[in-house]
Amino acid sequence: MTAKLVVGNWKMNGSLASNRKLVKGMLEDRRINRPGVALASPYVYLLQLADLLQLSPMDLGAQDVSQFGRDGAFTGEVSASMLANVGCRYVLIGHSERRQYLAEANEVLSKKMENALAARLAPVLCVGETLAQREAGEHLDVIRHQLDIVADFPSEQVIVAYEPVWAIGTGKVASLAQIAEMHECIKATGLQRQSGSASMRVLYGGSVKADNAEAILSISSVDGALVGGASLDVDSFGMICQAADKLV
Ligand SMILES: O=C[C@H](O)COP(=O)(O)O
Repeated sequence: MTAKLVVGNWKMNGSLASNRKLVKGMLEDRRINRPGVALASPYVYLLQLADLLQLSPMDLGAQDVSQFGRDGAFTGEVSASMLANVGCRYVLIGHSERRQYLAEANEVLSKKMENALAARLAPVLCVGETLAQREAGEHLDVIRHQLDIVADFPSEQVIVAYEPVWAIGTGKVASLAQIAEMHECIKATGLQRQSGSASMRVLYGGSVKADNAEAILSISSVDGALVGGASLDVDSFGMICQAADKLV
């Protein structure tokens, strides 16, 4: 069985001092300091983390990437090649918070996916429905629409993170049945639309914690976890990483 990937998304959190303390704790924790674990920090801390992780098998990730595919007059943007240059392996694309606050949609996200793959980064396309869409029974159609852009890319190169918006930061984790249904929908949609011999890897995100990680990661269609709040605490993140490692 392929190892379950665990990505810690720090979101807009951190400082040089607190990052040093947090990453030092992670490096000293054998549950975390191993292959198959990645940290996605704000852009400004990527070089610091690259330095702190230089002797570690942990990977570096970014939380976004520019839609523009070449360097130049794009003030404030960060290109995929720049992320690769500082040592990123993964890049989150289309996180629901960016869809909500910055109106990111498929056209721009497809460009970001293309740029990430061109720079040999592994894109993690975030998809998920709102509570209103779920209550209206629209959740499967919403996800299928968000997955329209994966048709352009081979399944082996794309990772998807299913993150029900109503479970992010709320403590209201999706039920195991809901997670299984959505992951199977995502994998089936990918197989219908993509080239490639295998289905996409699909991570779950949305209030993954130490006390629910093993049950969630035990679902066969869950290939890992995208962890927000709990990735800012060494022991919580360590428990999640340990749960993922046990299931290999
Ligand atoms: O990227 C992470 C997801 O937004 C989940 O965040 P959370 O674990 O704080 O609910």
